Amino acid sequence: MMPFPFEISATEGRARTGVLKTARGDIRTPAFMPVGTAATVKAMTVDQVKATGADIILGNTYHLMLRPGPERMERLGGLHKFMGWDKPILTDSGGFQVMSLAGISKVKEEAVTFSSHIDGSKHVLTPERSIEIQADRIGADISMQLDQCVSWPAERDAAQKAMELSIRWGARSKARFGEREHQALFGIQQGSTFEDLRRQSSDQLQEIGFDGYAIGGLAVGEGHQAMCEVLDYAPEMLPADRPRYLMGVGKPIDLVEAVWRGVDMFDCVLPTRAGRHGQAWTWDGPLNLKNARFAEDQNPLDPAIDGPSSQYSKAYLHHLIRADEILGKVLLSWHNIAFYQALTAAMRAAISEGRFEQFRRDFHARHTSN
Ligand SMILES: CNc1nc2cc(C(N)=O)ccc2[nH]1
Repeated sequence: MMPFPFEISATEGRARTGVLKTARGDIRTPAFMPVGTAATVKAMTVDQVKATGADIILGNTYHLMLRPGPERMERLGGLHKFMGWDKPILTDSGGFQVMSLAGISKVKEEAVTFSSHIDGSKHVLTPERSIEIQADRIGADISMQLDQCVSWPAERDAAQKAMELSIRWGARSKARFGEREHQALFGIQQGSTFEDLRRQSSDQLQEIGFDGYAIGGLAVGEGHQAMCEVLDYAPEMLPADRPRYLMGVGKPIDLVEAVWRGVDMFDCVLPTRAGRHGQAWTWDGPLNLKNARFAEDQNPLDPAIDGPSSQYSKAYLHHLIRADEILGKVLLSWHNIAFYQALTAAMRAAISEGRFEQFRRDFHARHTSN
């Protein structure tokens, strides 16, 4: 029995809007998950994250298993209690960050071994250990299978081997997870840019059976166009009645184009990471507030975005970022997360009202003009 009902309330072409009902609350889709890497959405309190309208956040297993550590996290009551976030949390498996952040790492059939980027300590991550950490120690509402994501561009042989290993690890992840009433497990489609490999991956994931399905292996340097070419076929290889989650994506224009092609859930560090460095997203496109042109601009960033940044001038935000003030990082992180939530809310409304095609055209015209 599926633990989390997914109710699609409207569709327009391949786009869908609905609700994923979890034990800790409803997730309105299309949904953007702010990234809370080390038990915090950087520079924001949980109340500020809630105020943006976020229904769910992402936690990174790689970071949390190194610090504070899985067993300590459990002794402290799990991640929700630890950080004071009582809504849903999705955790990734740790696999992607082992490959992108850790020191020397080795991928074998049995496990991934790596050394911590913090103190060089040695660690082993198996599909079973990843599920134990996510579901039993951290207490994630949604856990991700352990998989292997190849970098781009990938040789077909390497992509096939990684996709096949990810299927075997998916089966092991599912076996360890078992059947749970109040937690869910998502599988991850791999296959790089090879349509037949993604088809094989999707078919074999469905034979194993998951509560939701992620599209992995993208946002690894292929660029917007190549990503859209994969999304022209990849989402619809996955079950229509379960959530489809595109990992690590992306810029606002990426979200619009992926929703157009049938994706329901997203996560990306961009709004918070770029925010800390002065980039702000608005309905009229991105602005870099370090730019001298804002030094005396008394207008607010984007009056349409609800949040503290609309009470301050661009000149003040420019000053804060130039001075590397903490408040500048806080205000722009908050603004950008609020913008991503406003974007997904606007897409949900547009799909519900049958005007998403027009929304997409208007967004391109307005957002990519400058
Ligand atoms: C930031 N780009 C990104 N691509 C990703 C791919 C995966 C994956 N498991 O294939 C996970 C996280 C990812 N983040």
